[in-house]
Amino acid sequence: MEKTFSLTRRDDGIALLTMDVPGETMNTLKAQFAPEITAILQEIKADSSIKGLVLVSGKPDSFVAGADISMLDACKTAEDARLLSRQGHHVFAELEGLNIPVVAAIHGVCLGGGLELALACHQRVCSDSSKTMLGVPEVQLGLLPGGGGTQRLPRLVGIATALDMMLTGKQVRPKQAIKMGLVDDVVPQSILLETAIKMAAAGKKSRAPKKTSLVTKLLEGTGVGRNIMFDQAEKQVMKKTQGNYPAPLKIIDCVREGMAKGMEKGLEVEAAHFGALVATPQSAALRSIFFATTEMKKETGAGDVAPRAVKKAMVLGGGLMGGGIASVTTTKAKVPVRVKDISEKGLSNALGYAYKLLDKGVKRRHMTPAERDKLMALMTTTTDYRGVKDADIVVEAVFEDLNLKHQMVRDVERECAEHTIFASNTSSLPITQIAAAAARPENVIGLHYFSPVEKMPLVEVIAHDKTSPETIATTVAFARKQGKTPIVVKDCAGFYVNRILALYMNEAAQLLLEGQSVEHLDKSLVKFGFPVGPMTLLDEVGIDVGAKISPILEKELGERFKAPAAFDKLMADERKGRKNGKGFYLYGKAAGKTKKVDESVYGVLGLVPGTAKEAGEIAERCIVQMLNEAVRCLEEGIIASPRDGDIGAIFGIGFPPFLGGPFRYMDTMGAAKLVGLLEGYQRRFGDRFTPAPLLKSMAAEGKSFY
Ligand SMILES: C[C@@H](O)CC(=O)SCCNC(=O)CCNC(=O)[C@H](O)C(C)(C)COP(=O)(O)OP(=O)(O)OC[C@H]1O[C@@H](n2cnc3c(N)ncnc32)[C@H](O)[C@@H]1OP(=O)(O)O
Repeated sequence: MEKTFSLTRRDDGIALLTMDVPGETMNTLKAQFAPEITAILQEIKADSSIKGLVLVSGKPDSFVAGADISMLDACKTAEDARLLSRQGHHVFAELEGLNIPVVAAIHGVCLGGGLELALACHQRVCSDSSKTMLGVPEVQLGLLPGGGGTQRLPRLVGIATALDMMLTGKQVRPKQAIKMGLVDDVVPQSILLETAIKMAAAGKKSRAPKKTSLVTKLLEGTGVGRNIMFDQAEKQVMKKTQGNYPAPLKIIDCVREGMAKGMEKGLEVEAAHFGALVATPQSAALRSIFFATTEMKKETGAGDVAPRAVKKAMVLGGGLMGGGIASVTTTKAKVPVRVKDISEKGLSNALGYAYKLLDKGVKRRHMTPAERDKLMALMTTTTDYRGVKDADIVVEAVFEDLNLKHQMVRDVERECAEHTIFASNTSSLPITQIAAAAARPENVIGLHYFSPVEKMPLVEVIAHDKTSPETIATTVAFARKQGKTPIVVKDCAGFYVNRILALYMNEAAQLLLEGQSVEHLDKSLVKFGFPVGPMTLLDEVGIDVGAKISPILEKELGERFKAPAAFDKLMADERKGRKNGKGFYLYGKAAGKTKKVDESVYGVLGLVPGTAKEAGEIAERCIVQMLNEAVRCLEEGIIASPRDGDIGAIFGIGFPPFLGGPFRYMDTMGAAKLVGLLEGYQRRFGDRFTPAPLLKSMAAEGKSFY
């Protein structure tokens, strides 16, 4: 088997240990490396000519991306995974126990077990490259740092900083890393190796104690103080996760035990918790999301058709969506973008949106003011079509008005190049209808973003029958450069995400009209695992947007999409939600500092909240609607696979990731059980709960989606 590690001796006595996993894009830690690395460490121990050791990666722009997640997926039992963790502990202890200085030279991603490997070295130096990121993202996989991270990290950077990193899984940049004491130096990549060699040659540095405030000393330096911290951390975790994710609490327990009973005990607890977490359904679901999104990164959306380069873009409409689309085009894709709006106000909104985003980066010291201004210069504005002849793609983000979109299509075909793609950010109009005005329909496609654009990772790419494969591939590649996860969906009203969301929201509306309070509805779905409840979501998206989309969906897809008539009263009362400060909740001064329901909404709807139903029933009624419609979308080919349906729901509307998405959740529940629930509700509430035919046949045949 090809070697992963190679040891190079230098005349000055400093040896280089290079890690380069053969045939892989990135280094990952695998159990099969243990004998090889153990043998090398023995060789180093036995060679008195070696005075110091520098650990480097053989990959061009990454250090180590963590333990091999496929290896974790292959663990059959919790004990298998616990033993993997203990194996890592022993190897890292061997490295840390070398009596010569060991320095990690880090360039590129250094994550999970990769950072734990670096923590077992005596010192760390990293490059100042934007490609260099350090973190312990295990919690995002439903796991915890199982290579000693829960013990070494708090002892290096302090308990509070370590918990923040481990509980969020966030990655830190070099400047942050040196500030928190995670690395000992940050240098340009060109002198990274020589710096590491000098550090190794200079001998082991006893780490100067981290300068901390009196409060930190009291909290972290005493048992009482630490327990206050841990208890507070647990409360925050429960508030955020509603108890749906076991990993964060286990992380806190590892640190608590290790700090109270010593590192060895802490490592034992870490391995036991790590093993148990690998075996949880939550981690299996989260790992499946990693595999799915990694697989999707390689897909063009149009087979082997190569995308065209997008060297210049244009956005029509400088509103909330247009501003966000233009912002991610400059800040993420780094593509020049020209924003057109009918008013200077719209243009200044787009510019302000981008500037605000970029300035956050300056304030967080992620970029310099000069870098901000350079990116801002990529965005230009116009109230006409000057300067767009060379636009490769035009994204329209104007009102949901078909005639207006037809006008945009004609304008773009007149003013831009023959190859220019017309991408519509419509959230509901069939692309076929928009393309009807096109002389070049092959260039027309849907590119549906979710609000807020800079935060929501999903985009739906909607091809109509005449959309060319090159247009699809180019649009998918453009969205990916914007940092998006695109799913290609078939053209129909509401596409996929808004279609499954609509029935979920309608059921919540029905429950409201049955007398469930706004806050009880929202709390019930947050408890289920959504980031926000349906009423809050409607306020955020806009009650007027929902009112606009519903009749389109009802007309195109059928009676089950009919929104409750009482909701027309909300529009009559000009309740649009957050956007005009009048919705289900209070906004501005009326709200004060807490989130309060606008009780007047009950009067508008002519109802008085009654006896609260069980949160579980509320969630179930809304969820089964979403699940059933997701199956219909699969059956009609709106989504290409259960995988796309899962990723679309998780990244588009925050479907609980720990459930793996609608299709994985249905597999866990079983099609037969879901059919039973739907038929029960159908008997109680009518045909809107009629099970999808595919679901019924799967139930009858005992089939699953994966
Ligand atoms: C011991 C414990 O502490 C347990 C752990 O360490 S758990 C693992 C912790 N690490 C992570 O969660 C990182 C997961 N990886 C990523 O987030 C991303 O891959 C990246 C940010 C490292 C790089 O992203 P990107 O530049 O977009 O590249 P890809 O995602 O396409 O990845 C390139 C290839 O590397 C493979 N890969 C990356 N990380 C892992 C991993 N931890 N395990 C297995 N494979 C990994 C990825 O699958 C790609 O492989 P391909 O063959 O090129 O498709």
